[in-house]
Amino acid sequence: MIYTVTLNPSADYFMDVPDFETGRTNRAAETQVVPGGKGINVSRVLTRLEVKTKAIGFLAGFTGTFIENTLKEENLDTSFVYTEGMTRINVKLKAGSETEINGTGCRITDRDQEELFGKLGELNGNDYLVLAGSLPDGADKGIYRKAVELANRSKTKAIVDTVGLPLTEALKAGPYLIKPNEAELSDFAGRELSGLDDVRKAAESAVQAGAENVLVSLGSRGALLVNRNHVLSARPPEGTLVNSVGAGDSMVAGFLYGETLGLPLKDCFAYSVASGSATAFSQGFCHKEQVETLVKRVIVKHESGEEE
Ligand SMILES: Nc1ncnc2c1ncn2[C@@H]1O[C@H](COP(=O)(O)OP(=O)(O)OP(=O)(O)O)[C@@H](O)[C@H]1O
Ligand SMILES: O=P(O)(O)OC[C@@]1(O)O[C@H](CO)[C@@H](O)[C@@H]1O
Repeated sequence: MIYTVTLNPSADYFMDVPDFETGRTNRAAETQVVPGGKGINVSRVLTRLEVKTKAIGFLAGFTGTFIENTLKEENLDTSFVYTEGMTRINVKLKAGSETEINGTGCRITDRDQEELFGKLGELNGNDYLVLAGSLPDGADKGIYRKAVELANRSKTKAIVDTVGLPLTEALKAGPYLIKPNEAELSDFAGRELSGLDDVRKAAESAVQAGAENVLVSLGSRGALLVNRNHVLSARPPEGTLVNSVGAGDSMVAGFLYGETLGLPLKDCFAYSVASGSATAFSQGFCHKEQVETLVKRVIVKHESGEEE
């Protein structure tokens, strides 16, 4: 089973505003509200890839109810802790380029966090635990580190996709995989990253800091996978960008899909990039057939230059 934890879910409000201008009233050409949050997105893509998953996290208010009901309609298995307040609304504005405005979440208490950890009590060695996204107000900055420690005790592989202090704390516990994008890796390294070589060096420092695998997503430039033994790069398939929201989460799901099939690391990596690109080329999230088609067009290379 792949458990995903989304501490700060969102109702993602997509607005297509072709002639957007600041300082005036704009009218959207199209709008859509969908359940969001990084772990939830991972569970959604895993469900489409026919992998068993359960989405865990905090929800509150009418947006929380909307999220849970919609996920049930999508056949997602869920187990949320309900808290005070209201789950946030994140605005995803498409106006030529994509702009995201993420709201503040609801405030959680120590008791809420204890209840959430109670849901993680049944992990075993065949499970994966995905910890993804920002922390809501009131959350312990070491909450992902504690969750990784819990996972390690039962030999569950922990995946962390977050930034800042929660990430540096989580690294201390030695997660199986982290998935920063270039900006997040630059934040971790504390410097601007210029070029692929620099990205590789920063990823290697994340390995030194405790990550077993570092999967760096690089948008249309593909991705890099770094661990103690390998540096792999992947060129994504060509296609038209429709929506990049959730492309990074789809990568995590694609990687785990490969793992559940028992594939070698480079093939998990290829599935990861194919799933990210399939979502980037879609309105919404990728589907299994698309991923299976695109994976054949992903080119994985060892740093030595040898092609897979
Ligand atoms: N324009 C594109 N063409 C092809 N593939 C793309 C494109 N944009 C994204 N991808 C694929 O999706 C993956 C993830 O993209 P990106 O680096 O934008 O993730 P991210 O910033 O973590 O996204 P998010 O946080 O919104 O989920 C890339 O590694 C690549 O495989
Ligand atoms: O504010 P966070 O938790 O970092 O990111 C939240 C978010 O931007 O991530 C997902 C895409 O990856 C969206 O569904 C959601 O709105």
